[in-house]
Amino acid sequence: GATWTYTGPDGEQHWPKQYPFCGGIFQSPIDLHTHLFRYDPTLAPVKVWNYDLSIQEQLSLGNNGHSVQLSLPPSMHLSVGLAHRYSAAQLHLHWGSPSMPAGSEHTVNGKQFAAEMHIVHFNSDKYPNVSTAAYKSDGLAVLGVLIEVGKFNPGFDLFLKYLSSIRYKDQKIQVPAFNIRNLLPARLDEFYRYDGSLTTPPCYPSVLWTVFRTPITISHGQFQDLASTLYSSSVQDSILTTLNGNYRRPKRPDDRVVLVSFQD
Ligand SMILES: NS(=O)(=O)c1cc(-c2ccccc2)cc(-c2ccccc2)c1
Ligand SMILES: [Zn+2]
Repeated sequence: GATWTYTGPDGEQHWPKQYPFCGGIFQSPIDLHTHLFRYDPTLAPVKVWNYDLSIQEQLSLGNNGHSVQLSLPPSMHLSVGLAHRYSAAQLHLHWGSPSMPAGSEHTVNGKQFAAEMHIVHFNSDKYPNVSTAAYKSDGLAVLGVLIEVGKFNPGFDLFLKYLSSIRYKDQKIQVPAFNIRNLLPARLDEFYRYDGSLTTPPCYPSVLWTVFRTPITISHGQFQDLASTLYSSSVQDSILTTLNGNYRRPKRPDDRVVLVSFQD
């Protein structure tokens, strides 16, 4: 497909020319700020099923030139307290740069976090796979986990330690599966919920976003590994470009409300 980047001539302000939805409505991310919030007592805690993958399973870990992506089996699924089952497809990350450890996509009252993890699920009651679901208004449910620099995170290390094997675009390896629940914050009952889009081209407005209130932490060293190991260039490229700063800036909320599951 066409090339798109986060800065320069193919940067996000140019995305709508090749990907019209990127200039459309219900775009993500947004700044999750207090006066958009509406407390919704009916928001049920997010329940994750079969996240405790067996070490016998193997997952594909790849560098797609825009992020590091871990494939996930559809046996993992969500019930977001809604009518449909959402099965897992992949998880990936967005992060800042070694000198600027601020690279989350969603911000909270203007605060940007060091990084953000997205676990992409698709409505498997209605659609056969994630690609078909991606452009349907009820197609996707993405879990967003905000990431701060702090205590070392053993869960994250289970895939961060392989980054040096996928330095270049389109490289991928098989890694032993692990308990994906360990990548989530302790509390799954406190979250922001709103209707939005893919944060990368083609920006389909097809995502039910659930961003957990509590950030998780990774250590400074883990952040530096994430922000300095990968290239967006392929192995044959003569110029090596480090892959970082891969986050879209917050978009206008338009007249959207952010439902929150907590009152404080
Ligand atoms: N940021 S996101 O969660 O909205 C998202 C990012 C990317 C993405 C794409 C390229 C490079 C890196 C990240 C792909 C998807 C996706 C969702 C459903 C089906 C297919 C793709 C979703
Ligand atoms: Zn993402």
